[in-house]
Amino acid sequence: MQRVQEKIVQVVGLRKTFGHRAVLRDVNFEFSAGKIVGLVGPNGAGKTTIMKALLGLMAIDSGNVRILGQPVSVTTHAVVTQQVGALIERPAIYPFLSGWQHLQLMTTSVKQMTWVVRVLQMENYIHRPAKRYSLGMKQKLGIAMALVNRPRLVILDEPMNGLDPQSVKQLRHLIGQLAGEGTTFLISSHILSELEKIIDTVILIDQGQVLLQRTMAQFQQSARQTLVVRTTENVRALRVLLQADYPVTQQNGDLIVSKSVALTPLLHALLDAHIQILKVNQYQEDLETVLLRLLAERKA
Ligand SMILES: Nc1ncnc2c1ncn2[C@@H]1O[C@H](COP(=O)(O)OP(=O)(O)OP(=O)(O)O)[C@@H](O)[C@H]1O
Repeated sequence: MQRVQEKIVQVVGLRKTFGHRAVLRDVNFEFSAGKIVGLVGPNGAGKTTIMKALLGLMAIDSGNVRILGQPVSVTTHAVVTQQVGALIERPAIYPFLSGWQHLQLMTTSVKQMTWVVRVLQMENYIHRPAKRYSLGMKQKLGIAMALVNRPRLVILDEPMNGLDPQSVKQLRHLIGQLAGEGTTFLISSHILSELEKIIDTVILIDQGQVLLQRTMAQFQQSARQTLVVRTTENVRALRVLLQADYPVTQQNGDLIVSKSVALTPLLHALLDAHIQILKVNQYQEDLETVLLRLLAERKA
């Protein structure tokens, strides 16, 4: 018998208003354990509000949230304290405590503290008072506090904020490694080029609603291909390709074919017309381009 994949997060009919402003409007999504899920969307879309509701940090108007099948609300959050690690907005940091003392607030396991300090390469400053930390060091401490207990679910709101490129890379490796060992991640970020390197599922939020939830594999299938061709005779090449019904335009000395087409017949059409080809590049839309296109299509 096939094992049913465990749903680690289930959100049904989530609504939240601040005053008269509906900030979450019937939000529904769920995902299974072991996934790395990206929560993306424009500023003010409702991502942080969703994360706070998931953690039982904020009262909601209606709907329900379950983590590992257990309900979560502002009054019921045992599963959150036992199974979830989170960094929402900025880490709460006491200026006169060291990084190490912050970790001691989270766990009594020296082994786990040593592990997290090592994997996030915080050895040089972990015993200094946190008031002397830079923005990036504080951010790493916040991430360390979210991870130190090795929770089943980790919720990170803009974790790359303030991190240098090397730290971003380290964090990416660490997330991948922990996910391989079964940890589930829900990560919001505006740095889509980074996010797309690690996530396997994307949830797009716009105006307090889930616009779409897709796996990255589904995304890649729907991403448009663009072909860029340069020849010695672009004007004639353009005519040849248009005559052969290719959707082609000319831009900055290149011919742009903005649809997935088979490469070989297109090149044959040019070679048969004795046109010399200087370069051919194939591009696939990245996550950012696809999401911006989807958001623009929605507004149109
Ligand atoms: N405590 C609050 N009181 C009133 N309005 C709020 C409160 N918290 C959030 N909002 C509003 O709710 C909306 C969603 O905010 P939220 O922080 O969830 O967005 P977000 O998607 O995380 O945005 P960003 O990408 O800018 O972080 C925004 O319009 C925000 O102004």
